[in-house]
Parts: sequence; C-alpha cells; structure tokens
Amino acid sequence: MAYSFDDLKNACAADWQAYIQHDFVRRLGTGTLEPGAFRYYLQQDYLFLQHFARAYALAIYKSRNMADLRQAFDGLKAIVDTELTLHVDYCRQWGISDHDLARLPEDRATMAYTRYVLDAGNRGDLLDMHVALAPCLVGYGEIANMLNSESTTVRADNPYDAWIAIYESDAFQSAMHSEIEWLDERLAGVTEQRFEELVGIFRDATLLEIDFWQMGLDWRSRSQ
Ligand SMILES: Cc1ncc(C[n+]2csc(CCO)c2C)c(N)n1
Repeated sequence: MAYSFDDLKNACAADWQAYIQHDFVRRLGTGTLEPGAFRYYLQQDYLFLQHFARAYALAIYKSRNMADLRQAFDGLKAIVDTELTLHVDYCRQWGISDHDLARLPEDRATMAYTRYVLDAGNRGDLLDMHVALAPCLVGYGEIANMLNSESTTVRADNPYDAWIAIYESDAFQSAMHSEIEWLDERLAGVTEQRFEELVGIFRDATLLEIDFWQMGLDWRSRSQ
C-alpha cells in the first residue's frame, strides 16, 4: 500500500482533532480568549520559534540533495524573517517588550515539544524530521482554514484576527501544501513497519501541540 500524509493524520485522528479544535483555538476564533492566556502563549511561542529554527537548520544538515536543502532553508527563512519578526512586533502590541522577551523563563511544555522534535531529527533521518515538524506547519494551516469556515468565528473586532490572518495567507497556505506534497512523495515508498514508526512521531508531536495550547489556557498557574 502506498501511504500518504492523510494516512498519518487518520492514524491518530482523535488526537489530531483535539489539537485542531482545542478550546484555546475556539476562543481565538470567537475572540473570547483571555488576553493573559494569549500573552503567555505569545511569549512561549517566541522561545518555541527559536528552537524550531534550529530544527529546520538540522533538516538542512540532514539534506542529501539540493531540492531538500532548499526546502528546509525556505522553512528556516520563513521562521527567522517572517514568523520571528512578526512575533516581536506582535509582542510589542500586546505589551511585551524586547527586555521581557530576552529574560523569559522557558515553560516545560515549550521545552518538551521543542527538544522532542530536535531529538527525533537528531536520531532519525530527514523523513523523521519532517514528520516531527508536520503538526506545526500543517496544523496551523488547518486551524486557520477551520476558523475561517466556522460561522461562530468573529473577524471584525476580534483581537486575534491578525493571528488567524497570518496562517490563512496565501504564502503560508502554499508552504503547507508543498510540505504535504513532499511528505506524500516520501511516504508512498515506506514499509508498514516504517510507517508505524512515523505515526509514533507524528502522534507525539500532535500531543505536544495540544499541551502547548493547554499551557496557554493554564497560564495563571504556570511557574512564571
Ligand atoms: C506551538 C506552535 N506550533 C506551530 C506554530 C506555527 N509555526 C511555527 S514555525 C512554522 C513553520 C515555518 O513557518 C510554523 C507554521 C507556532 N507558531 N507555534
């Protein structure tokens, strides 16, 4: 059987839905998320993105041809030039200064997720690395599309509208589609045993995304 990215998602469908439909996401859509929860998330995401930039750099290192190297390099550039710059601006709007950002203690949920992905890439090959990164890239694109299609989503006067707009942008959606294509091509040739290994990584990363949302909702009781 030729596997595809959809098979990865279907193999952990309940976890994938718990991630995409998490309460944090629903409240972003309705504009009812507590500002403190979003602020906590934004700060941790700033740390998260720096480690994900390292993970894309590892994907560059693990590349064996020019096309793979360029794909990973584009991911690294997207994080450093777009996501991180946007985050710093966004943090300022939400009352988080450069000084605050430079002194942030890292939440354990941030540590767990980022170090897991780096380890999956370190001990595995480029496919392990991309599967570990997929819930981040594909999940956020799916979340934006889901929010966009829901009648309960508030677009005008929603303080989180700009966040949704980043991930529904053409540039982001096309990066997501090219990642799915890349994975579809590689997954088509793997054995059942290899596929099961990859499902394990994909599920773990999805569960760690769920924990990251939950960390935002639990911001009051986090140790910061
Ligand atoms: C916890 C968390 N998960 C996913 C993203 C989204 N994201 C981060 S890096 C990247 C790939 C390059 O754009 C994407 C899509 C986020 N910001 N925070």
